[in-house]
Amino acid sequence: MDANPVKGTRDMYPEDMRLRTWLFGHWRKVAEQYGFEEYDAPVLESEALYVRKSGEEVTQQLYNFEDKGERRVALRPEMTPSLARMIMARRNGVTLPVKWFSLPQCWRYERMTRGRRREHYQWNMDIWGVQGVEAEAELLAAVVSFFTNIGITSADVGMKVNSRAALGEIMTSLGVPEAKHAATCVLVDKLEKVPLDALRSDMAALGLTDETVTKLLAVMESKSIDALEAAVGADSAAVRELRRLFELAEAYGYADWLVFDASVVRGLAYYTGIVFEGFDRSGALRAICGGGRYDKLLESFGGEALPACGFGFGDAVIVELLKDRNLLPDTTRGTVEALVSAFSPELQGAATSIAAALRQQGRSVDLVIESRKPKWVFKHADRRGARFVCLVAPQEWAERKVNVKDMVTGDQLAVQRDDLATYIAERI
Ligand SMILES: Nc1ccc(Br)nc1
Repeated sequence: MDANPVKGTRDMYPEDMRLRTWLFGHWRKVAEQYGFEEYDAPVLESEALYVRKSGEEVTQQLYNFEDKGERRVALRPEMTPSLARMIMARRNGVTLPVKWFSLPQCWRYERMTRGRRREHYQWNMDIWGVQGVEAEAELLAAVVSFFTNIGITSADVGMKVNSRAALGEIMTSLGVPEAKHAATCVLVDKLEKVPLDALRSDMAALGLTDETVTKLLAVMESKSIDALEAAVGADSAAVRELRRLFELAEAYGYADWLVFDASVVRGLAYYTGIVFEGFDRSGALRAICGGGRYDKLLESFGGEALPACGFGFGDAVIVELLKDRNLLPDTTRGTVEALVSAFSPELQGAATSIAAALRQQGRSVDLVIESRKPKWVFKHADRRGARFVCLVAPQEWAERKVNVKDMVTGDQLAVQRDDLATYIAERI
């Protein structure tokens, strides 16, 4: 039997789970601070949710198969389509605006050429039913709050912001039909990563001439919103939205985190407006998080139009960033509060009653189940990070006392059994 997990997947041992619980805890804390409600959906979805034919990596790397009922299904590569499906399913039953969050595990079947993972956890925050960029401003505020809470500053990380709507205005002026705008953005996003000639067939399929692509790329080099406005024209709705977003950022107090970057398009076909991504200013890492507006996704599922925007925040790059900044929490030990052990087998019952009493008072207790010598017990307390070691020994137990050692202060004394819970509660 191969003891390793399936290729591209990870086992989470206790020390790994402590880091994941820490990260999820910060994500949840911000989501709740911003009044978002948690939702979830099955990891297994109909493959049809992801068939978008826009050349996106996420749809070309589906972890898909046919189940025993001959259904075409897939492990979700992202959460947004599941959310859209849930909104559509309850269309008139949800109160707008919807502000929901989730911490799903998402999957891709990437050829292991680059030894990359095939699953990750991705914090999702979405707002449905708000047309204005106030929604994007609130989402960006949540991302900044998260970074700030874990010790990351705007000197470490920025949020690149752009508008696909501006690109759309330019594509229209260049004669690119609207039906091809999404796929063109996906292609342009790939241009950042692969050489132009590798995408020529995609460009030809979209009817994009070299000249069109060259013009698009030139506009994407605009160094300011004013420069973008010069390219798209003074009455651009997209430019107005960008300016409004930066005004709101000033009001929130996180404008120093934002960087206008006309080259950001993101790789998902369904974005229609503002797009953004978190980046590390040292340039060492891939995008930390990303998101944007996707007003047409519900229509693409056959539902009525409903404005929406959101972001995804994966669990991989952020850990690399925290490592680089020496901001990872110490997760070598857990947080068990007390270790209880019997000095000899005949005192095991007494030790069990001590552990039960402490647990009833809400304490976390690791009860040493087989009788162990004190040397092992104290070493184990150190391994577990236990604050108090409670040893039930014959002499003291004869007076209904328990030997307690505080592993932080070093205090060691015999405490009446009935006072033990209070003794610990006063010091924990
Ligand atoms: N979409 C997606 C899924 C899984 C991983 Br790992 N990365 C991206």
